[in-house]
Amino acid sequence: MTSTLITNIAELTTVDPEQRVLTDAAVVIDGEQIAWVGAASEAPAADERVDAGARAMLPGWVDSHTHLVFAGDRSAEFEARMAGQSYAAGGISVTTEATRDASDQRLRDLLRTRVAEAVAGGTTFLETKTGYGLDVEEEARHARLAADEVDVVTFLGAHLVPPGVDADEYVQTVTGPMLQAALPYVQWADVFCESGAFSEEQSRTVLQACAEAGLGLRVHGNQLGQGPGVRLAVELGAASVDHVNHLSDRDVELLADTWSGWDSAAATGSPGTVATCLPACDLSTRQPLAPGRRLLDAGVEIALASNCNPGTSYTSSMNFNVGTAVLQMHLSLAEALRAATMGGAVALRAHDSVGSIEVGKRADLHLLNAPAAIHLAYRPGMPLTHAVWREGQRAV
Ligand SMILES: N=CN[C@@H](CCC(=O)O)C(=O)O
Ligand SMILES: [Zn+2]
Repeated sequence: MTSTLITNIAELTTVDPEQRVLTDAAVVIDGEQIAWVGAASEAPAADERVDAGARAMLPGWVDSHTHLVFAGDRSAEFEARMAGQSYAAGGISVTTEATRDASDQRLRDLLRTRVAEAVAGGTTFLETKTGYGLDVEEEARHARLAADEVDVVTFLGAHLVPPGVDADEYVQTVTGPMLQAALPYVQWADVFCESGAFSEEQSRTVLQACAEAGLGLRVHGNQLGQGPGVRLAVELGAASVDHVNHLSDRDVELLADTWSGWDSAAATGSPGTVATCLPACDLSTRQPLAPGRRLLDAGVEIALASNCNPGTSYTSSMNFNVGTAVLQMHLSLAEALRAATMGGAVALRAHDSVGSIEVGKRADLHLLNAPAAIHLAYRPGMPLTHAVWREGQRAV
């Protein structure tokens, strides 16, 4: 196994239990893992040596919410929205039509391109969902293709009731043959619990069936208005509830209560329901930005994710989401960095292996073309990803 010393790191944000930000630092990678972290002057020798050029290093982004298995785009829908139309769940079926027409090879190529784009922007651990198939065969096909390309796959058969199909019959399909067909390829289940998609009762039925099948749970909730999503996620012990744009005080309290057995700094104990904020999506749908500041102040662990999909957020740029969280959601830089690394890792229950720069963790590293990470917000939109290591391999 080859070891690599990366030295001359101007600023190293570790997201470790002490939340250390080291200056003039170094990291040693051994195979796929981080073997050493500390002052450059004390670094051990290694087989290879990389000069970071006095740049800033962070853990690779953990993008815990994407929908990358799709064909076509919805730029006309987006343009109409910018002219004043509202977002509605029904647009999902436009993507379903385009995706059903795409061959395996075409979808695989699209997926690989999207994963490569995400990695080129500093993402090193990636979740993606099914949800544009909406029949048994297609949902299973999307799950199978996704499982080959990303770290974690979520079954989202309950994304939309396909036009012309009876909702109760569709829920039976999702909880029966569709779930069984997707099961070999997925670790998580999700449901779009929103008006125009699935009701509280339908969502509960889907999530309970998926939990019984051994899947972890997540929920798309409270995106377009106040609703039952957060309540349901907490009731069923979901690992995350995503979107969270419209929250009552009670929703925030319910989420906060799930974190009573958790040591946030150390990322140990019993994790609760992460509130995943999706700022690029909020801007693209003209929804109020998720109240990340309010959630953090209440003691809720939050994640920042890209929600890359053709309907509401056609970007996988975590740099953009982090910059926006600082500029517009009033998160400190440290809070935003944590939410986009450890926060996503906790949402995916992968925090023992990714989300921070610590000895023994996966060597997922993001070197910025800047001397300090605050440049992500200070220089928004600039190409700030200089180099990326994913599982110890130089990816960018
Ligand atoms: N909100 C539900 N699902 C996706 C959007 C799907 C679409 O409109 O294509 C989301 O997370 O925003
Ligand atoms: Zn989504």
